[in-house]
Amino acid sequence: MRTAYSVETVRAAERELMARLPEGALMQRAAAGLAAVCAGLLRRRRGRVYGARVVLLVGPGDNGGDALYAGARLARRGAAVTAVPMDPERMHAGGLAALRAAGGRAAGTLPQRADLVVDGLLGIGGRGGLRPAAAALVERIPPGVPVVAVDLPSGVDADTGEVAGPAVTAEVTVTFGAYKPGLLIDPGASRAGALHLVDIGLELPEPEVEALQHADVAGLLPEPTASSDKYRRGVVGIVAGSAQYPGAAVLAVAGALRGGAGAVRYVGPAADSVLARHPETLIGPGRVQAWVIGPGLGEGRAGEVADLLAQDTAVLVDADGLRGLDPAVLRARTAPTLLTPHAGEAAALLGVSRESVEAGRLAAVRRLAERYGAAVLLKGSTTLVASAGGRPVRVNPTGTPWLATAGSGDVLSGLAGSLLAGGLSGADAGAVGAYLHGLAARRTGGPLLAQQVAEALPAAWRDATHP
Ligand SMILES: NC(=O)C1=CN([C@@H]2O[C@H](COP(=O)(O)OP(=O)(O)OC[C@H]3O[C@@H](n4cnc5c(N)ncnc54)[C@H](OP(=O)(O)O)[C@@H]3O)[C@@H](O)[C@H]2O)[C@@H](O)CC1
Ligand SMILES: Nc1ncnc2c1ncn2[C@@H]1O[C@H](COP(=O)(O)OP(=O)(O)O)[C@@H](O)[C@H]1O
Ligand SMILES: [K+]
Repeated sequence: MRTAYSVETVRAAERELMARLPEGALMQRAAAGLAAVCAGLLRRRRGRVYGARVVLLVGPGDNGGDALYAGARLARRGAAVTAVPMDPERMHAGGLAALRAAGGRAAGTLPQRADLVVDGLLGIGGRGGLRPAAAALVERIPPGVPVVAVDLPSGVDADTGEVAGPAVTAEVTVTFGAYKPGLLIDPGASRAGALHLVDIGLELPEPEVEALQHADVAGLLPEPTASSDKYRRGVVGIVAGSAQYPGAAVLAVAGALRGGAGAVRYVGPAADSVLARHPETLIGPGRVQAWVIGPGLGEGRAGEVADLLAQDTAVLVDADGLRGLDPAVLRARTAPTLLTPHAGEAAALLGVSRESVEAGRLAAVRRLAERYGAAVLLKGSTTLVASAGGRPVRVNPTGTPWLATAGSGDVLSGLAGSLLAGGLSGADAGAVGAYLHGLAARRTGGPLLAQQVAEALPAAWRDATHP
């Protein structure tokens, strides 16, 4: 599990550790880790550190201090290091002295020729959009030169991943003590590049955000045993499709058939289309361990949604099924409930604009889970899964923007419903479903069809369980 912590939590852990260590020890640990990553990058790019031109963008706080001390280490190895301050009156004094002592220099303008830029403008002390002096430096970073961000790319909000205005786009982010949520959640995540965590010895409580990895997924996936039969593996029921959208039913069933349930039951007007593509499907009402309702349902079917929510069975509600949901009904349920909106559907459920959901995805998914008393999977670039009750929000590390194609969400709802039927909790079914769905899409690559994502699910399952 990759875990991430809020600025407040990191600061508290930092204070606690600093009280037990000599002054400046943490910054030296951070700078040593940062310099090692920079040196590795320079060696890969140009064979050696000696003679490399390194530019440090230096902010007024300790983030700039880290950059200066790391710059001093690189200068001692023969790099030509130039520090460019955001504010020449406010630079970490000890760091600047160390850089000068090692042969580095400070300059008023950003050199246009460089082998590496180190972004030490702002770390966890950054607030709001970059002020003009910082924004001007970021905009002058020469194109094509790799950037290593110190702790996080300047301009990215550490707690949320929000980006207001200009921000650094890094090739690598070297972060200290703990990942920050903004490094895992878009738009911040796509600014951060490859992540490198430097352990500085912080002791941390429960995380704010967590990302599953292969081993976590393998531990959650239901695998059949010698005593399994199709009913014990779970039956998932799919209520999807309409005369207008029969394809949604076919795709939801395609996902469900590859999600580990022992059988898939379809209820709705697209039975002929479903059977033509998936002869394995059971047709018509019957007993299930979990229902999926919503994909391609069209208008006027709220009664079917209400009927399923009234049953004491796990339910996943997606797409058209999400319209007009009553929080009180959902909160009263005791069986698992999983809602899988995209940003537009989430906005309607919260009564806010789509833009505000997209700009603040972490807050939106938390609010939805609290308001509806259910697990919520918010789709889009970095899918998030929250459960009611304040557990860490799961951020999905797999996926590709190629998934933004019609019908891929239908495959996901069938898949996650199948996992629910296999006995996973709402949040686990959502997180594991999104993980496999994203892996399958990456395996498929290129301009992909939703049905290809479904077809790649067994291979994604094998990748996660037998890496
Ligand atoms: N945590 C740890 O364990 C360790 C942390 N370490 C390092 O310390 C870093 C945190 O340092 P920090 O607290 O000094 O804050 P930092 O990020 O340098 O920025 C604050 C300065 O920026 C300014 N400023 C703010 N917003 C701005 C904006 N939008 N646009 C422009 N300017 C803005 C703000 O100005 P002010 O508001 O005061 O005028 C203030 O001067 C952390 O990220 C890590 O790198 C490691 O060394 C050791 C272990
Ligand atoms: N920019 C993006 N990057 C990564 N994944 C995305 C992006 N946009 C959409 N997706 C994923 O694609 C799928 C689209 O689902 P959805 O919006 O319900 O589409 P549909 O209703 O056509 O099936 C979701 O899994 C979502 O997370
Ligand atoms: K930075």
